[in-house]
Amino acid sequence: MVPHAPHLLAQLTEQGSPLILPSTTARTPSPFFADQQLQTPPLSLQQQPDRSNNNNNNHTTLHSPSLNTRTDIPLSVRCQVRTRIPSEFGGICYLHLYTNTWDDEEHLALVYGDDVQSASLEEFRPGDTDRERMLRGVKGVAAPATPPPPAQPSTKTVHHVNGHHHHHHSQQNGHATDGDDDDEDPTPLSLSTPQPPLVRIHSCCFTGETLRSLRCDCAEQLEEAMRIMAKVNRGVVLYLKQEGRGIGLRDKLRAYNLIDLGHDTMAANLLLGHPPDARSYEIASAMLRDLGVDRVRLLTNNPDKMRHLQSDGVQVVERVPMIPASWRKFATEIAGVADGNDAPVAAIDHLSLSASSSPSTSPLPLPILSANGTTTKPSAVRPSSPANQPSTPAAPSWTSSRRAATPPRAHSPSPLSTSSITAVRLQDRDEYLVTKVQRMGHILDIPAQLLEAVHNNSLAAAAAHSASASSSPASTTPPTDIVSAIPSPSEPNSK
Ligand SMILES: Nc1nc2c(ncn2[C@@H]2O[C@H](COP(=O)(O)OP(=O)(O)OP(=O)(O)O)[C@@H](O)[C@H]2O)c(=O)[nH]1
Repeated sequence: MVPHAPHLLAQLTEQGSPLILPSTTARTPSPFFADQQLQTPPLSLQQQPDRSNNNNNNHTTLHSPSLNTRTDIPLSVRCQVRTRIPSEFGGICYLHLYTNTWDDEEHLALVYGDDVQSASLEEFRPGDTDRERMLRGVKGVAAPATPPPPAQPSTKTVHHVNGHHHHHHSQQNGHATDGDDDDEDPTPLSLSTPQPPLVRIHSCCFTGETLRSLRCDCAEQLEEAMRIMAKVNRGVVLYLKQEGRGIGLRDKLRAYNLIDLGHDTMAANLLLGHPPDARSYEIASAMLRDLGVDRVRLLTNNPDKMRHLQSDGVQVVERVPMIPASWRKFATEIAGVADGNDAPVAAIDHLSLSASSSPSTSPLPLPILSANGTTTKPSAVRPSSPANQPSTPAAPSWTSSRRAATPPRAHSPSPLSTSSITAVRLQDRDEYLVTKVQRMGHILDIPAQLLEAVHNNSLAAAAAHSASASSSPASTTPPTDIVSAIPSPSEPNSK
């Protein structure tokens, strides 16, 4: 049962949508540190943050098979290995693999640049040898075979503030903060560095990253983050094993089947008995602290992530937006097509202006929006020639199982003009992104063309539903107002 939305679920089930219980997966407790004893305790978050003011986040991790969190014990993270990964996205990153006391997942950090390093990786462990430290990926393993004496100067300290272990470097902005003038061993987190590093918190997505699914934009976001950080050779991508916004792969796939019946991603999660977003970020915050990063420039459109980090004591000094590649390209692609220039394939596919070259990425045909507001079946379009854009009204048969989107919410107007394009097809990924913006408070402008397509899609689906409802009262088609039964999340607090 979703703790924060029982009334919504009641509404949904009253309207004929069965509440589907989440699949449960028995997990064995984390074998955290079973193989070794700590010489010093790892960095910890010893208190659960109070998020009582966060309407969007009163989730429980109990629903999540991928987060077998054990909140009765303090959260500790430990970097077990670090290695160099040259990537085709550019540059070299250092992949850090973490274990923790809360779940049995191996969460990852991709670190660009030399100014960030893991305290728990570097610290000496019982029985540490040069070989062990080399295998672990400790930098410059000219380390003594025995742990250094306690008096040896350290560039980093861990101390406990308000129930949290905080990890600090000895200097900030070139000035020593602890009165220790010993600069013989300058900390790698160069405190002459003007800005906190870019950080991306990414949740894994098997379908997007491995299968290159077009239902979401996860892969492109990961790649984009890696490209940006490689370019400036600085930054951290945290790669968290919380598939499907924390509900696990199995239920994410079940959610997809609900989406194909006409629900949006948020309603699908609720119908499966999950919160809209079941993720948590305490482990991410602890990993950042272990890396010595307590101020970040966060690459995200998701205000939830900012709130979570802040409440865990990681200061988000700036939000850097992630514009979906397919949306970012709108202007140039439209211009390219209009001018008859070579437009990127993806552009042509996205805009359905090319000849029938683009296979449908949806199990069902999606509506094509014409400039005059009419819709038609995609197969009827002669995309290579905008002059041939069809104007026949939509037949209801293909819309009957598409969802009825909520009316578009006003967003800052796109600089693009709809006059430059005559038709836009709403694809699976667009619907996913629009849902994130309209239903889940993500901070992103929807291109005007897509907004119009969403609106028309909504109208067409509503018409189709009422037609099918009058002809077949026992229809299993989800009610068109099911999405509107779920209130919109609070307005994004744009920065
Ligand atoms: N439940 C559910 N999860 C999905 C669906 N599509 C993608 N996901 C998951 O959503 C997550 C996307 O997370 P992120 O990459 O952190 O992006 P985000 O939370 O949208 O926020 P940004 O930081 O703005 O990108 C991944 O774990 C995907 O597996 C879906 O339809 N349903």
